[in-house]
Amino acid sequence: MKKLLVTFYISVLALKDYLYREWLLHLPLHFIRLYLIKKTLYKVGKQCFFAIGIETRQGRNITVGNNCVVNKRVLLDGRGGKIILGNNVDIAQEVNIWTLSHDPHSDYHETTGADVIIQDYVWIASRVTILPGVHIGKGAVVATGSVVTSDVGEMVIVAGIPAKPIGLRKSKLLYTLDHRPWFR
Ligand SMILES: CC(=O)SCCNC(=O)CCNC(=O)[C@H](O)C(C)(C)COP(=O)(O)OP(=O)(O)OC[C@H]1O[C@@H](n2cnc3c(N)ncnc32)[C@H](O)[C@@H]1OP(=O)(O)O
Ligand SMILES: O=C(O)C1=N[C@H](C(=O)O)CCC1
Repeated sequence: MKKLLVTFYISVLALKDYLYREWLLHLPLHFIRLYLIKKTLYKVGKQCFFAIGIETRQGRNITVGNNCVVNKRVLLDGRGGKIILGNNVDIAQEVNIWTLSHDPHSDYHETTGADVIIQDYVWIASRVTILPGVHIGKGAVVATGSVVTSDVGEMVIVAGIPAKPIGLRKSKLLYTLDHRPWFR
């Protein structure tokens, strides 16, 4: 009987998670998504935008600063450590940010985890993957399709797999992101 109750409880939690991720975070009204995301994450700053279909894991490890844009189908995985986004961070579509991994050499497929820190004015272009433990410095840019395996310095533009510097960003970073469309 006890086993049955535990199974039932786990199923209810899984259903709740599914409804949240696959239905509620796909609602076209941003204010509803923002309300739910604010309840899930540790902290969300002012004037942020979360597009349709983002996925968060262990949201209490995730902090988002002011004026951030998190685009469609972005995954923020807080299971292995903290994810900290500064202010004016722009994350394009289908970016995956991981704090959890496995030790490939472990006999028991053990997990490893580390924080990911992304500082102010970083722009992460579409379909980038960021691995656990990476710190990305203020104003840096990660080009589309890159896999970021190590730290990125301030104002450095990186690209490729693994991401390597391809240049320096010349912008004076005078902008404030305020991108909050209704249906996106
Ligand atoms: C408004 C929006 O929706 S934004 C989100 C959607 N758009 C995107 O995701 C596209 C974003 N754009 C990128 O990612 C671009 O790669 C940028 C803007 C980062 C390129 O930055 P730039 O400094 O202009 O780089 P530039 O084009 O001069 O290329 C420099 C070198 O890096 C290489 N490079 C540029 N981008 C990439 C990339 N994504 N992957 C691998 N190599 C790259 C170039 O081939 C070039 O190599 P070469 O010197 O051997 O010829
Ligand atoms: O219209 C869009 O799409 C935008 N995408 C940016 C991005 O993905 O970096 C943010 C601002 C507008």
